Amino acid sequence: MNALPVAKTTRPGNAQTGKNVQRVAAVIPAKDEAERIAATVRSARAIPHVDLVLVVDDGSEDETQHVARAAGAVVVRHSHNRGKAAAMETGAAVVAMRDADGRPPRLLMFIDGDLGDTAVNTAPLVRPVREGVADLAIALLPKQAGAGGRGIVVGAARRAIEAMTGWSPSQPLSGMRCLTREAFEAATPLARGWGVETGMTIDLLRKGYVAVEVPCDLKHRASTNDLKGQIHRAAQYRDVLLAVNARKMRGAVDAVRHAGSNVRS
Ligand SMILES: O=c1ccn([C@@H]2O[C@H](COP(=O)(O)OP(=O)(O)O[C@H]3O[C@H](CO)[C@@H](O)[C@H](O)[C@H]3O)[C@@H](O)[C@H]2O)c(=O)[nH]1
Ligand SMILES: O=C(O)[C@H](O)COP(=O)(O)O
Repeated sequence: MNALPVAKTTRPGNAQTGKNVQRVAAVIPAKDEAERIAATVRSARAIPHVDLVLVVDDGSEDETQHVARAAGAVVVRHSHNRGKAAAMETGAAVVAMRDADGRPPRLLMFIDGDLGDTAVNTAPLVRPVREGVADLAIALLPKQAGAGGRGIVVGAARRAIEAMTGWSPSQPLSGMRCLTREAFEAATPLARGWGVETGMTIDLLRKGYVAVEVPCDLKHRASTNDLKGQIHRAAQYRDVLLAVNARKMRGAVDAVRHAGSNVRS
């Protein structure tokens, strides 16, 4: 990649050697992923620069935590299900505890638990962030076999992001994302549940952080068109709207405050 650095995050220094080497933590939120988590963990361990693979078991009722640990992940667990965004926040907090003083904080690479052997193909997300071309790199997935979506949730998220930031992402819900610690902190508190990606993209772009979409050859368990799939999409739609509305409201409150301070000054 020859693009010039444009990211907002302060870089740890040009010479990425010795203590300045920018390491990466793979954070995997996982709810009932016992079937796929071992392959996902093993594959994530092979991503260049990743030296920590952390699985956040979000209150699974299956063997996810044990399988993940046996595959070589560090595992923490929510005793009850709190949703994907909460699992991401827990994961980032645990990584921060393991970041070493005097070294740049690790980049955070969020990976879904159902990617299996394809998790390693998130590797292209690291480079633009490591090289300061972007603060946030989002995976663009190829068309998934058996996917039953009609683009309703995706379209709503895309239009909201575009209206609020001017950027129209191809895959606004994509959860495979690599970002700097500074950008992650700027995006907290995260929007709840399935609104997390939409909220994060809006918040970061509005604060001047730079996002890119990068094609990655990933395969996940796409949601189907049966009742279970429809219920899942309804929950996604609800969470995306909640995230967007909260941000619209915040924007309106900020505008009123700003107008008030202009009147006073
Ligand atoms: O309560 C939950 C539910 C899910 N997960 C995990 O979150 C990830 C994504 O969940 P999945 O069921 O695979 O959702 P998808 O419908 O495939 O989600 C798509 O859309 C979501 C936003 O709606 C994004 O978060 C995902 O990255 C994107 O793949 C998986 O690792 C899950 O195990 C949790 O940690 N807690
Ligand atoms: O299957 C999907 O891509 C998501 O669940 C979103 O659903 P949608 O295609 O109806 O937007």
